[in-house]
This record gives sequence, C-alpha cells and structure tokens, in this order.
Amino acid sequence: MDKIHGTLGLVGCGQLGAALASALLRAGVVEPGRMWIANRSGPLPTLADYPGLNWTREVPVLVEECDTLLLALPPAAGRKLRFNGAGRLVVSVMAGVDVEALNTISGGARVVRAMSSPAAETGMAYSPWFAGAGVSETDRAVVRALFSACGITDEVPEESQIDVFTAITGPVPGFVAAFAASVQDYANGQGVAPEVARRAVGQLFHSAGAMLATSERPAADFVRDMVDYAGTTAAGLEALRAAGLTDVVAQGLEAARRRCLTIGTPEG
Ligand SMILES: NC(=O)C1=CN([C@@H]2O[C@H](COP(=O)(O)OP(=O)(O)OC[C@H]3O[C@@H](n4cnc5c(N)ncnc54)[C@H](OP(=O)(O)O)[C@@H]3O)[C@@H](O)[C@H]2O)C=CC1
Ligand SMILES: O=C(O)[C@@H]1CCC=N1
Repeated sequence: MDKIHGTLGLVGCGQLGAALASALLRAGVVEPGRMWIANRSGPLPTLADYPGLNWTREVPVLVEECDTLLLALPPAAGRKLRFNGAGRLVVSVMAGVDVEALNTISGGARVVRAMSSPAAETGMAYSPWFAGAGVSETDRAVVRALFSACGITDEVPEESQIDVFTAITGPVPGFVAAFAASVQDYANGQGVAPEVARRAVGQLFHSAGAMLATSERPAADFVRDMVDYAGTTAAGLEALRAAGLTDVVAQGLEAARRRCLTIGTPEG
C-alpha cells in the first residue's frame, strides 16, 4: 500500500470520516503522528489504538499543520467552512459540495471532489474522484494512495459523475438494503421466521455481492444466464421486468442524484 509522506488532516470524524481514518491508519498510508483530526467533540475511543494521532477542535490548527486535507463534514457544515488552503491539496467526500464551492471554502487550494462510503472501514468502498484545476500528478498519487486503502478507486473525467456515484455507491448498504428488506418482507409473508429470513437474505447478498465484485461480467449477463436457463428464477425475472423494475430503480437513483444538486448549496 502506497504511503503518503506529508501530513494529513481529516475534518469530520463521523460515520464516513471515522471509517476513512480507520482504513488509512490500519493500512499505514499515513503515520498516526502525521495525521490530524478536527471535530468538535474530541478524540474518538474507536481510534484510541493510535496514540500518536493529533486531535484538535480548531480547523485552522489542522490547516496550518497539514499538506493534505480530507473534508468529511456534513454538507451544511462543510459549505460554510472557510480557510486559506493555498499550497495545499483539499480532498472532499461531502455530498453535493462541488468544485466551485470547494474553491470558495479552501481559498486557493488544489481541490479534488470525491465520494466514498463507510465500507471504507473494511476496505470495501468504491471511491471515485474528480480533480479540479491545478491538481498535479503528485496530488493524484496522494489521492490514489488514500482511497486505495479504502477499497477501489477511479478518477472520473466529469465532475457530474460524482453526483451519480454519490447516489449509487455512497450509501452502503444503501439502496441494496432497500431491496434486501423487500426480499425479507416477502419471506416473512410466506411464514419464514424473521431471524431466519434475516440470516438467509444476508447470506444471499453476501454471496451475490462477492460473485458480482469478483467477476468481469456485467450483472446483466448473470440475469440473461438465468432467463436462458428457463427455470423458476426466469419466471420471477420476467415478472420483475414486466413490472418495470429497471425504471423504478432508476427513479430512486435519479431522485438521490438530483438531491446532490441542492444539498450542498446555501438553500440546502
Ligand atoms: N454516512 C455515509 O454513508 C456517507 C456520508 N458521506 C458524506 O460524508 C460527509 C460526512 O457524513 P457523515 O460522516 O455521515 O456525517 P456524521 O454526522 O456522521 O459526522 C459528521 C462529522 O463532522 C463533525 N462536524 C460536524 N460539524 C463540524 C464542524 N463545524 N467542525 C468540525 N467538525 C464538525 C462531527 O463531529 P462533532 O460533532 O464532534 O464535530 C462528525 O465527526 C457528508 O458530507 C456526507 O454527505 C458520503 C458518503 C456516505
Ligand atoms: O445519504 C447521504 O446523504 C450520504 C451521502 C451519500 C451516502 N450517504
């Protein structure tokens, strides 16, 4: 795992920030003594295994000490932040806070707008990122090192794709949990005990996720295989297609993507 050799400052250490911090420290991407975390409530017990970690309640202190800043605040708090980030790399995982807003927040920094997820905790996040103007190849290597410790990462060519991935891969278990709940509800409706349904559906998504994550094949190929097999599953898949599953899923994801366009603005 590539290390970063400068100092790293994380602003916000909640659901996502704490997962990122755990991933980065556990992977040794940054030495604890070269990492700062700023929040308002002080050190997290879950990071007590890293005594060298620096904590502050003052964002300006962190900005002064750190070459690279990682912003993991709620959009409503993050968009109000202001600091002189000249000469620094600022990476944000805040939903809906765009590059233009990041430039305003960080006054002269080189900015990267990214997305990740709490699955970073187990190294299973998907972290896309978009580089703003002036981001160097050295900066890109830092961003790749950070997000490679959290899972899979890609630089995307258009900033608008960060909104798409905020909708799709930001929430974990996210929309997949909604589908899993529907499957559990169906099982319960068929007389299966809730705890049994929970275990069974958890194993289903665990196994299906592993298959999809380790295959080069698109998910549609797996669907076609089952339809071509013409067994019991084919009947169910045909019923889902006829009921408009694809359109329903697209409607949900589009609603989340469109919320990205407002959540980071002053109107929120
Ligand atoms: N949760 C998720 O699944 C995902 C979240 N995100 C994005 O990550 C960002 C953080 O979300 P999430 O971790 O869920 O939020 P949380 O509410 O769980 O955590 C927010 C963190 O920010 C700190 N904080 C809040 N206000 C300030 C402030 N003014 N100054 C310093 N620290 C502050 C909080 O700690 P304290 O109160 O101690 O200051 C806390 O550590 C958001 O922009 C969100 O869109 C992206 C993908 C997934
Ligand atoms: O739901 C949210 O706002 C955050 C951002 C993406 C996932 N969770």
